[in-house]
Amino acid sequence: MSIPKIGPDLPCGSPSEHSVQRSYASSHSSQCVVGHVQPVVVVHGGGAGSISKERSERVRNGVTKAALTAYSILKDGGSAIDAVEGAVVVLEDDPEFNAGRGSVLNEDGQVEMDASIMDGSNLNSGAVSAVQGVANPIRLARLVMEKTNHSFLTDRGANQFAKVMGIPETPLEKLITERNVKRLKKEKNEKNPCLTDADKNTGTVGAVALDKNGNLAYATSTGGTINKMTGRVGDSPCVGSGGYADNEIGAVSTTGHGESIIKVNLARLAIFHLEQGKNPQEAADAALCYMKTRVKGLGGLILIDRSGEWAARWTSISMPWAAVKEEKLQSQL
Ligand SMILES: NC(=O)C[C@H](N)C(=O)O
Repeated sequence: MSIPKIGPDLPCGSPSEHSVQRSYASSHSSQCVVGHVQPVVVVHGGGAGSISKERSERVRNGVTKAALTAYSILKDGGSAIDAVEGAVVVLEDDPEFNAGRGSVLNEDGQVEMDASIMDGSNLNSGAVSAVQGVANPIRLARLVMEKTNHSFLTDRGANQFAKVMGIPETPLEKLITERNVKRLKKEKNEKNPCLTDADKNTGTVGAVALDKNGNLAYATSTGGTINKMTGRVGDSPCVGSGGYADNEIGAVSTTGHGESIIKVNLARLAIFHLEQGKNPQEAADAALCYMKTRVKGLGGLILIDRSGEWAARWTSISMPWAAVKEEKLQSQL
């Protein structure tokens, strides 16, 4: 089944659009009895422009592999936090996505990565920003959450912490892909480089999961935006913007134009709408519409509520996603 998106030109709140969304959400019911919860995972491969035919299969394979990896962790009794970390590691290792190995390059041709993770059972979170030479920033973010008294490490401190944790340094050449070298060159030659264009700043990855014990978690990881200033930090490592998870409400991971996402705290805004009684699709659309109308920002998000209802919604041209629930895999580019 294909899920309708809010096209960038559709007025937010268009009644016909919303009625389709609601009927999709209500057709997926699940129970929420602790100890008997059906595990659910949703992953995204970033708000994107149109994906070329040549890349489409690789992108679909990437998101489905990540979702299936996370689902098998959940089926084996693994936690939501293990599942979202596992999914994001798969996507960070895949050069098709703007995270880990496929990260876009900053104005100096360097890779600086941001990531965050949150455990909805206790609201603990961990984040890193502008981190270099690390293959899997999401693992480092989790270590910040579990091994320090802090929730966010940046730049030099994050790299030092990676060394202390025994994470081997990954040489820059391993993180830089030919595609991203070309993209940076193109962006630098552009007459009107437009960093606010969400469709150029694509490929961030994220996951949300609900485990058998009713725990929710999110993870988000990115190389940020092409040709960004050195030291620029986006929304992805910022809890409330790049994601949020609370067992009592839901879990969200976002993608899109970071500076817009930060302004509206997109993830927490979607969670707020869930708290107010909207279903996941309505909550996602309300948050994305607010960002679009209020600050002209485009993006997307994946969301699971505490009963396992989920939604994948976007205002960018596309947002590859995959989800598994009740053994059924769904995906869309
Ligand atoms: N593609 C993205 O989602 C980019 C990311 N949100 C950032 O602005 O850093």
